[in-house]
Amino acid sequence: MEPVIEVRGLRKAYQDVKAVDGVDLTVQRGEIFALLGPNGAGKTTTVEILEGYRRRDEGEVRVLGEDPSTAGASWRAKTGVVLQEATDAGELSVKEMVEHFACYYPSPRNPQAVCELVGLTEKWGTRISKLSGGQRRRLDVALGILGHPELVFLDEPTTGFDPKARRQFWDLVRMLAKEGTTVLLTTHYLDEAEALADRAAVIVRGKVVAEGPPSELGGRQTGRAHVHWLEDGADHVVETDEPTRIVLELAHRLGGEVPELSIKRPTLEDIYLELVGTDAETKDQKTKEEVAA
Ligand SMILES: Nc1ncnc2c1ncn2[C@@H]1O[C@H](COP(=O)(O)OP(=O)(O)OP(=O)(O)O)[C@@H](O)[C@H]1O
Repeated sequence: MEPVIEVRGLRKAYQDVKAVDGVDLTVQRGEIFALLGPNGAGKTTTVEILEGYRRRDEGEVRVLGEDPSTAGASWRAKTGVVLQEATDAGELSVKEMVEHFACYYPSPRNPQAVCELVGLTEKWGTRISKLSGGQRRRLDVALGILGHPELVFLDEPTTGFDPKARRQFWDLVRMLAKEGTTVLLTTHYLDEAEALADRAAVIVRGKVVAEGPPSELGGRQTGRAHVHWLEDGADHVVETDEPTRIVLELAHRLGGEVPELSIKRPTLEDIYLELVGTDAETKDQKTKEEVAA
């Protein structure tokens, strides 16, 4: 089966800033794929090229079997987009906005059902200008999935969501994926990537530096484990490739239960920070200032 997204050698520069510098990506149907990376890494530029909103300089791009830069209205109707910026405030109510947008699609979801999915039922008659930031973001998500898209682009979708709304949103994304919708998600929340993504790619300065299931990213699964325990009233920690052997030895030596035993592998955040390096943000800021100058 043809992948839903296939990208080879993608490049895009703004003046002398190489925003995307040779990206390869493949996303299969029904996958939730997360793009991770620091501010200015090139995620939004990549996603906008895939959405057909931005022209590339070089590279092969196929999305739902077509080149987004030339694809027409029927292709667009198969994609759903939730952009970073919230929907413009207006005098329209949620109902009016969602019903209005539904008219653009050949087979839209039921507007009221979509509002229920994103937790906006109580705001059905409320003017958009009166919604909170998080509620407005939910409206963005509602509009993004309204057209029953085969592929949804979610660019930092849960920014401004309270913890409960995030969990509800995660359930919604899982439901979409279960229905066969492919999801390309950019997020700065590593727990979100870990909870949702089948696979993730980390982009740093326009290049993919790691790719794989979040549990395996950057060699996480095979990363050295920290075994911690309490012995003779003191904390002990060893870093090891063989935690099972250490635990067996400890159990034998201590004659049974090992007090306060824990085994920790590197978290996704540990791996991510290692991959992006501590100077990524500083360098990015410099790049932006240079462009402005
Ligand atoms: N329209 C533009 N004109 C000039 N430079 C741009 C433009 N859009 C983005 N850039 C630059 O391209 C680089 C990549 O930006 P991009 O928005 O793709 O990053 P990002 O990974 O999405 O960042 P964030 O996490 O902050 O959203 C940055 O250095 C940015 O300053």
